[in-house]
Amino acid sequence: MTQPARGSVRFRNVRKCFGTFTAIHDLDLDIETGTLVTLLGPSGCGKTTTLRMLAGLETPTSGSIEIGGRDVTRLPANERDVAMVFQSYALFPHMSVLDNVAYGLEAGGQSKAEARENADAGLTLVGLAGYGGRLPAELSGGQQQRVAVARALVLEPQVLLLDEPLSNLDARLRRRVRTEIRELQQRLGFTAVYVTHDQEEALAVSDRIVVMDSGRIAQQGPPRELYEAPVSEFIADFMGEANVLPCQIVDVSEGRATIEISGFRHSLAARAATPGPAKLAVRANAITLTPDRGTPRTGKPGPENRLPGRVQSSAYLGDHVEYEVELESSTIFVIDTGTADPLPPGADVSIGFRERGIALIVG
Ligand SMILES: Nc1ncnc2c1ncn2[C@@H]1O[C@H](COP(=O)(O)OP(=O)(O)OP(=O)(O)O)[C@@H](O)[C@H]1O
Repeated sequence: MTQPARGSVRFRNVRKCFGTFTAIHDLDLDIETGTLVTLLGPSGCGKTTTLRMLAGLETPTSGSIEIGGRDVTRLPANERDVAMVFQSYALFPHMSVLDNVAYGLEAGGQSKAEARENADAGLTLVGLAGYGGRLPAELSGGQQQRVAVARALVLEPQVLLLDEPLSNLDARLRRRVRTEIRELQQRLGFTAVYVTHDQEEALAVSDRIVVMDSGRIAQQGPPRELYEAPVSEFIADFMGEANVLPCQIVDVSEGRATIEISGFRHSLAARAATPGPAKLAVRANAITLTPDRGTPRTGKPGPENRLPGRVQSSAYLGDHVEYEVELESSTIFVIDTGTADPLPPGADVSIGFRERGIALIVG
């Protein structure tokens, strides 16, 4: 049998109770070496508890955790060979940036000179060469978080743990720092476990996303799979605002399904569908709206694949328009990026679906 690689992570049957409350239910999770895996989910779903158990800051009630093939379940945090980046940066304010990064190295037994040399290399790695002499307060939020990343990386941990590392940064900086973290992770090839409640951030940085719901894994897979093939309404909604419409699967052949909603038919790629009632998850940006300028609805059949609707509200947001559109059986949310003139409330429209961004929920 081959030895598990350095940096691999394995949760087996891990349960965590706080008193009588079970925060994590029998978690099984494998993380491959060199990948960035995101734990994603709404507040209270158990992401931080999972990360803290991996870090050694919480002890599982039962089950086991392995890092690089070694059982670490009962090991204290400082013997686990992991390093953590917190949302608060947690830098020592009275110490220089260089000393902050060197601190863990010295504590780990390196001489002052050696620790400073390695810390200097760490700062260069995160693009902060020359900033070592400053105090943390003399850096921007984004730079401080890069110092925190450097401080963790110089320890050369088997696994880097990141707990909502961007939540103290403003939106623009968040985008930049997340790209930097991902580039660094891919360039150096370390394993990273990243906690966030922001699905866009998860989609942007991850090799795999693990979506959690009430202490359980709701779905895991590559970003695109979760976005394009959600197994439940919860995932469809969580991975990007989706409209969930009841539909009828009327035909299945060669990996495609034909569905019917209020008499309108549409064909889409579908893996494990069988005829019968189902739900269709439709991304807000996968819907096309066409103004229906007084064309009589009766007598002639409407254009293929289109559903009649009426605009309930519209909001112009610069690069796109958001609509609420009333259909026969429900109200849907639509994002239209191509409209020059927003359609006013009350306008009759017909609705179509794009090929991408719609998925059958068969789970
Ligand atoms: N020390 C504790 N004592 C009691 N309950 C706890 C403790 N820590 C966490 N919990 C509970 O366990 C559940 C999971 O918490 P956890 O912090 O892991 O969620 P989370 O997904 O990280 O949420 P958030 O995004 O809000 O940080 C929550 O219901 C929380 O209230």
